[in-house]
Amino acid sequence: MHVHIEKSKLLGNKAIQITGSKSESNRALLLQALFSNINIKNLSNSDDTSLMKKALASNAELIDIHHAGTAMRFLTAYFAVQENREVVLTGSSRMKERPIKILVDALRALGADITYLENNGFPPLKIKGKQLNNSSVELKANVSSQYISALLLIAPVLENGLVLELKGTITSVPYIKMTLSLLRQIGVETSFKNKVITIKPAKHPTPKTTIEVESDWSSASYFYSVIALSEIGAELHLKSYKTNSIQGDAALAHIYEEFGVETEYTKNGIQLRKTTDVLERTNINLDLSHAPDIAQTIVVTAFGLHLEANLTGLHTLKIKETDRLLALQTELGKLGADVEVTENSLKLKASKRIEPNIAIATYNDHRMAMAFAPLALKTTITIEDSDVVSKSYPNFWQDLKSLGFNLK
Ligand SMILES: O=C(O)C1=C[C@@H](OP(=O)(O)O)[C@@H](O)[C@H](O)C1
Ligand SMILES: C=C(OP(=O)(O)O)C(=O)O
Repeated sequence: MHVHIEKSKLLGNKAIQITGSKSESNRALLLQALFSNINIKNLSNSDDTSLMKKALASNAELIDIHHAGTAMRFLTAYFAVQENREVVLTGSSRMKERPIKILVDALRALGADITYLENNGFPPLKIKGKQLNNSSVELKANVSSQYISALLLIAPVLENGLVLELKGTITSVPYIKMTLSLLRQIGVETSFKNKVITIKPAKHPTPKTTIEVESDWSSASYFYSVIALSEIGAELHLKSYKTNSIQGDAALAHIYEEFGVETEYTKNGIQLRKTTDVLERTNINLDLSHAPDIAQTIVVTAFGLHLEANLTGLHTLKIKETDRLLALQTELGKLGADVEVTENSLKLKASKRIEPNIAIATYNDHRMAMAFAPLALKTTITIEDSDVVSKSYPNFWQDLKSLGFNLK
């Protein structure tokens, strides 16, 4: 299915309820499976969270988590500690290209029994659950923080807890801190000092805890882009956001000031307001190693506003749902942009115009579809395979339509 969007205009002051954070939801589900005394509120309705929930409830020998990276990594650790259970964990063809060796090596060092069924270092995996007897391990921290979060999530049920020594530059740090914060919420003792993370064992943490999932900040980025690409005075309310977020992508509130968008925290959310026009000679210079998921949104916003952008810290983008650096270069190129990419950076030159009536390919990547859609405020555009959005945000197109986007 493709979505064709005629050049659109934002309707007056509106409100949207975005689904719960998929990162928080998938952590909360895993913790709930380990410690049954956990309630979850505002769980994400994303495919990745449904897949995680289904996998945790299943007794099957073969579990397929499709494109869900967090589910693949977190469940590898989870099944490694499920004694007397043997599972084959697999995913989509893209998942079979997303590396998992660093996590598997660390789990093996702790005592896990995991074998590769196709290519060394990649899913599918055969996991024979057992008690893990070691309690300290080191791992490379510059490839994906999901390996680290996976280990931290199972750490409280290890006999002696876990001491994790992180090597090299640590990437996507806020996601590690999110995991630690959720562990602390359920009463687990944690510390993170000088690249060493310590988790104390806790067989039965607190009597009863409710984890209230905040709405998804990465999904909010598309509406930041909508407001940035609108005229001064444009406003939008996003519900269920808080000032003390545990999601790193809450950095959007600060980042989008550069695009003339102001964020006001209200009682139950955020009010976005376009307050200033951005001068075309503005350069957007950002290191996104702590917020990789909003890179696509930011580049497209900058392009829509005819700005130059220099983004660094993008080394993880090549191993996500698609090679996001290549996908951005190709699709922005169709719209007339001049984009240079390296292994870890992207440079967008300021462009004078936006080519109309272009069909944007999405490469099985939800964020390609959602990042490009706001450009319909500037020109007519088609988004191919638009149902990819369900990976994180199934209601995206309905919500966009409710704002006045002219979807066909
Ligand atoms: O732990 C998480 O919930 C996530 C961590 C990040 O991955 P990396 O650490 O691989 O960059 C992020 O891109 C992903 O969408 C979600
Ligand atoms: C990278 C992402 O997800 P995952 O790694 O969990 O597949 C994402 O949602 O942008």
